Amino acid sequence: MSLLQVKNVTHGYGSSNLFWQAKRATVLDDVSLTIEHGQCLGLLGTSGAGKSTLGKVILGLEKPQKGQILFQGIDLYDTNASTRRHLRRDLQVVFQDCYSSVNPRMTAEQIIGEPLQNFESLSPNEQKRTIGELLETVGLSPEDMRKYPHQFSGGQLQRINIARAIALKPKMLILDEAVSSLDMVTQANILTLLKDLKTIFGLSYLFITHDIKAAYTISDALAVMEKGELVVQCEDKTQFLQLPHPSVQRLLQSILSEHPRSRSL
Ligand SMILES: Nc1ncnc2c1ncn2[C@@H]1O[C@H](COP(=O)(O)OP(=O)(O)OP(=O)(O)O)[C@@H](O)[C@H]1O
Repeated sequence: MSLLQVKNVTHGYGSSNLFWQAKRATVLDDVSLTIEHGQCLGLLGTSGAGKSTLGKVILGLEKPQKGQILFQGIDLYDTNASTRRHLRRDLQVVFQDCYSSVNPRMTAEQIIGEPLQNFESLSPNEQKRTIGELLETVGLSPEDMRKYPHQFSGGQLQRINIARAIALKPKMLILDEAVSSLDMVTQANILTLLKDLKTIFGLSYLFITHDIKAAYTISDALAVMEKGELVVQCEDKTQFLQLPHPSVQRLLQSILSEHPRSRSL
């Protein structure tokens, strides 16, 4: 059984009033995709294509007008609250803006400790030890737990966000432009960390991005969204580059025009 199945999801924002509902613009149009255990699917597309909306629908934050989200075989929107809560701990998220993702008045220990406090019953000592281990796992030091967000660089703070996301040992992370605001070197380091975590913990990722290079680096499979529709889905990223589909060609063209001398990924 696939870890995640998105089945024929259609969604639009706006009023729940039936008259206005009929008028609301479609942001997701009959989108279907699957992610297997341990697989990273890179979801590409230009701004406004509907990628983040799909992420929100998968996370249970935006109920789709039509379709199903099956996570570990269970329909997220058609199950009881306790099963949903149980499933949600296996499905975590890291957003682009590492600063607004954390409370500036909380220490790293409190930030990473939040999901542990909500879902686990650890003693204070066990919790501290777990947080120290998580900090080491993401390449920081246990001493960093006393620091506040403003005492970290953007890359370090994104590592804190990743530590919080993996604290409950989830099965899948939604990475929504998670490296997009970082400089090239930091971006490469975080991508290496994410690849390592995927191998160590057998994690699956939905890697949402407009950056084909980043997507190609980390993903096993690649897909492209355009105007709410999933227009390409390719299980093998090496074959993706050969696809004659115009949206793939446009993505490749965007790299060539950015770096005219670099003709490969
Ligand atoms: N909360 C909202 N209310 C109304 N419209 C929204 C909302 N969130 C997104 N939209 C609209 O839905 C469409 C898809 O947005 P979405 O953020 O999902 O696209 P995206 O592919 O992730 O783009 P980006 O990379 O710019 O975030 C856009 O037209 C956007 O304006």
